[in-house]
Amino acid sequence: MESAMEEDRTTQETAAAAEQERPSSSLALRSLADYTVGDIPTLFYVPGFISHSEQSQLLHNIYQAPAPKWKTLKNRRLQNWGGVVHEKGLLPQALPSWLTKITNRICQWSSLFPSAINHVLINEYHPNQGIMPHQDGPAYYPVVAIISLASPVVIDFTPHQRLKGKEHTDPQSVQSNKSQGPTKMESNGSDYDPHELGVANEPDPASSSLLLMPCSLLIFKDQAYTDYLHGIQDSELHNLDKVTNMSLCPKLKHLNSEGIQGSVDEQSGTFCRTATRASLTCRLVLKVHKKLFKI
Ligand SMILES: O=C(O)CCC(=O)C(=O)O
Ligand SMILES: [Fe+2]
Repeated sequence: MESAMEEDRTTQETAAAAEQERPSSSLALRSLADYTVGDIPTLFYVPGFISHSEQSQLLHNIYQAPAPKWKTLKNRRLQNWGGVVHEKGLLPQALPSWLTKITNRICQWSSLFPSAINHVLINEYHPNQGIMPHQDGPAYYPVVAIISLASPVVIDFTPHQRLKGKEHTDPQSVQSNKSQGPTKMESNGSDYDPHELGVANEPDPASSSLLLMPCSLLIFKDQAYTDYLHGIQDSELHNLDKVTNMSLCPKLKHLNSEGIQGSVDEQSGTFCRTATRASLTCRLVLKVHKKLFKI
């Protein structure tokens, strides 16, 4: 771990620090390709995609939502915006302007979405909560944009070649007409068994983790979307050993002076989460239903 922290003290760090501070409008000057991280070519990390005041506004709006807007799951709670996602498409509901302000910027800047993002899932995680390794469902266009708010967290990408051909769906947002309950994967929850998914005891050369700092944007698409599971461990301690974007997270060393809660233990190479994190998972459902039911 020490060496990872050493590596972090590079000129890249200075550039990253400037990056963190620059107004997000200057993102227009750089393209998505400048933000690839790690060995997975379709994984992008953009620090400081939104400003601190935009983060505050988002958090304000999230916590202004009426209590019934929250759906509580075993390991997190969530708000669903944009309508109900079914396996066969979206029963749409317009996104509020406080969300389209961000989703339109993601679309315009990345040029990765063929039409406007129409669905946002807001997840909230306490420090001991996470999301089990999963693949997002087939209803979505295979580009995911995630804005992180309030607390750093480590997200893990694990290859799942052997899952190909097996059924797996986004556990929290795809509802089937047959079952409104949790999917098989979700019911595993934190008891997720890698043996069952066929990824245990395999050399894992391409598995990769990213530290997601508040105000950052993560984008994953194509191969990173289809060939990897992504998940966040439901533990207060997150291991930084496999994190491939440490040099893009200079604030990690000055968390408290940056107003970010949590602490790094350089000896053990861990980040200790102490604050609640929220995230916006922004996606596009291409098939949109105009009517709820045919009579
Ligand atoms: O909170 C995150 O960063 C991940 C959320 C996620 O994977 C999802 O909503 O499908
Ligand atoms: Fe996901």
